[in-house]
Amino acid sequence: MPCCAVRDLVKTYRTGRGAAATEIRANDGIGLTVRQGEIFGLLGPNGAGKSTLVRQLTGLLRPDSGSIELLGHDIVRHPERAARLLGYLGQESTALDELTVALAAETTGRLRGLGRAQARAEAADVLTELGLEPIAHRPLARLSGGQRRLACFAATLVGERPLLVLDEPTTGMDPVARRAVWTAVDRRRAERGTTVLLVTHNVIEAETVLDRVAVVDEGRVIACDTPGGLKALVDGDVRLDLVWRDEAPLSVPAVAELAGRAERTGRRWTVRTTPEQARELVAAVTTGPAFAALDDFTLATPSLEDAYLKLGGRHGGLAK
Ligand SMILES: Nc1ncnc2c1ncn2[C@@H]1O[C@H](COP(=O)(O)OP(=O)(O)OP(=O)(O)O)[C@@H](O)[C@H]1O
Repeated sequence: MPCCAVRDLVKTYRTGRGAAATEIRANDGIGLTVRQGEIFGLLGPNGAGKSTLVRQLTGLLRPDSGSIELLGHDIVRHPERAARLLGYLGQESTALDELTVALAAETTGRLRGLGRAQARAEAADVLTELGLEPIAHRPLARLSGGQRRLACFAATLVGERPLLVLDEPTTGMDPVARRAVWTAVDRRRAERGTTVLLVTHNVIEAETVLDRVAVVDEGRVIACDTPGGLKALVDGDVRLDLVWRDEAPLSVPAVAELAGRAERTGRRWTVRTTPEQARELVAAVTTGPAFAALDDFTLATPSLEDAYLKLGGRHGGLAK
């Protein structure tokens, strides 16, 4: 039995009234299956429909049509069952904001049916695990963004659930906190077979932690595979990044030719091309006036972002 099976899910938002009324089809026939014990990612640009999908999985939002099964339970018919099956970390901070970190974690355990002593003990263990003891007695509302996010993640782990649904869990976190999150996730998977559904548009994170990824764009799953499988779509290509000190030296013919097809982000130019052509380009820009104007360059194998672009994704749609 899969942990989570979604079929033909459609969700339309209606905003405005009368002539100003508009419809946004945020989920346009989404289908996916998440296996037990898997770390499964939803990757896609802003507005792709990822949060809409997970809010339906958690029973907080009712689909227009389609089905959602979590561990054999029909969540469209019984949305109230979702809370017993999954721990959800949404994008917004919670109603627990006025509580201290320790009390927020303990209260979550109590809300999930643990006795007082057990909730307190589990909360204490999770805070230790995530290095939150030094701020355990400070209110969530008075923490930094990254600290609050980590504290909310800690609360999500108390009163263990077989499925964790994490909507951009590491946003705003420093590298130490990020590592603590992924270690905690990995430990639960290894020790308890916990399944994790992770929403992200951070491609670097997605590549390192996920077993499989569904790429979501405009309310649809446009691909679903392992990160390696997705990258095989662009196998053979390489990515050349050039960073200019100031203006690019357009008097150099190779640079002028590149100007038309490079993707530009400030002083950085990115070109996806064959290894042979990349070698010629590197030779052209590492001599003479081009080299004098060059601040840095890198030649890399394809990333998940390259695969996403090949699938028809939009440039700049994913965070780096
Ligand atoms: N409550 C709402 N009312 C109207 N439109 C909404 C509502 N929530 C989301 N939308 C729209 O639905 C689409 C999908 O939004 P959603 O939040 O699911 O995207 P997302 O992939 O989670 O984006 P992000 O990466 O920015 O979190 C967007 O066009 C968004 O503007």
